[in-house]
Amino acid sequence: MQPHPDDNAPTRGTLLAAAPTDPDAARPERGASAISTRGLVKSYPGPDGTAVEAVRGLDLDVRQGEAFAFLGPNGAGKSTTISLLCALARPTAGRATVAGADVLDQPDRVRRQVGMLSQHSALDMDLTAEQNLRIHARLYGLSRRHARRRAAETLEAVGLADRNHSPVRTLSGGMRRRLELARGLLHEPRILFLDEPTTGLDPHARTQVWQHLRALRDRQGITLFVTTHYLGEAENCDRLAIIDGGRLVAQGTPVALKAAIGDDRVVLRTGDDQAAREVVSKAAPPGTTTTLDGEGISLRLPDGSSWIPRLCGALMAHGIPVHAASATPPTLDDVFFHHTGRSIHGAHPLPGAGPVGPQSTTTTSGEGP
Ligand SMILES: Nc1ncnc2c1ncn2[C@@H]1O[C@H](COP(=O)(O)OP(=O)(O)OP(=O)(O)O)[C@@H](O)[C@H]1O
Repeated sequence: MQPHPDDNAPTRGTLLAAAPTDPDAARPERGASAISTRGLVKSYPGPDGTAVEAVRGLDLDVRQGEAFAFLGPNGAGKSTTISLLCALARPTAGRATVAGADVLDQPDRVRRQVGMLSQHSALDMDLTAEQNLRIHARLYGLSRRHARRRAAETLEAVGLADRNHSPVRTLSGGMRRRLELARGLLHEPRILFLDEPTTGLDPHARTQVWQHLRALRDRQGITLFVTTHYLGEAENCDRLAIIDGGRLVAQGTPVALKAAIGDDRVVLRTGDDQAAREVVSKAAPPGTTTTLDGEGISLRLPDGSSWIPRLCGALMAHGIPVHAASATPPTLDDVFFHHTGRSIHGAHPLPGAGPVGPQSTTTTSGEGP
């Protein structure tokens, strides 16, 4: 890791510090500020002399010991933000403090406090798990003894102690990801940045990666700053932020962000959705918007499940068969849609991959007369 990488090419490799520990740094209190940005801006030179504003005036606050999810569509500015916060790229404007150090004035100190797990693997497939870690630790300044000790400790922390002598090519995808996590932990960072740490893994491997991440947070108070396309994972974080077009459009706990959306989403599939829409519009409270799409008729109502019998009754009274009816409390996808105008799944098609977290849906179905 070079201390001053090319500003216009954010480094996506795993970040390790030039020195294993920061003598200036006392262990921070859980709940103290881990990341704080004000008006953070990053512009890149674009085509024909224009500028690409990847990050536009970000005000972000993350507390020590939090698991913080950072969501956004492709090209929203997530990786650029991580590069700025890891002092791998210089902000065009604004300030950012990471683990108590200023990214502009104290970039080396920032780099000593953060670890990074990028989207791209840089493991040597022919070396063993332990050799990978020891070489990496030695490359970045740990003594031989310290490197051996940290390799053993971090392998233990990610549940790979029994695979220490296995060549990387013999490890599963999930194990390799955990090995990369171990590598990001070698220098005992306070804050771990993880850029899509579970993309491409099967649900079991994703769950395992998260078990180890949570253990790191719970036992060592490490702050986790995670980009993910899996809303079930974001759901399990303490707080999350949504970035779109370089701007922060929402920030809060999953519960608060969903509560801010308000009403449940009621969806009805009938034998004649066009006619049913008129009936439903009349039966619903005045001013309720109904939409008709491939899913059927949908509308937002408070306590949606209590409305289903009433709406179905009205439809059946008009001789319209009801094939299915569901009421769903606001989901993080609704939150994402509300703030970005698109579904995260549409933004990131993930064939065959579902979220790890629970989905809460009430469904009633039945045939009409
Ligand atoms: N080195 C660069 N030079 C010019 N433009 C860049 C550079 N890096 C990123 N960008 C642009 O900045 C914007 C934000 O990119 P960034 O990679 O931060 O988004 P992202 O949210 O991480 O996307 P993804 O989810 O696809 O990884 C995009 O328009 C991208 O094309």
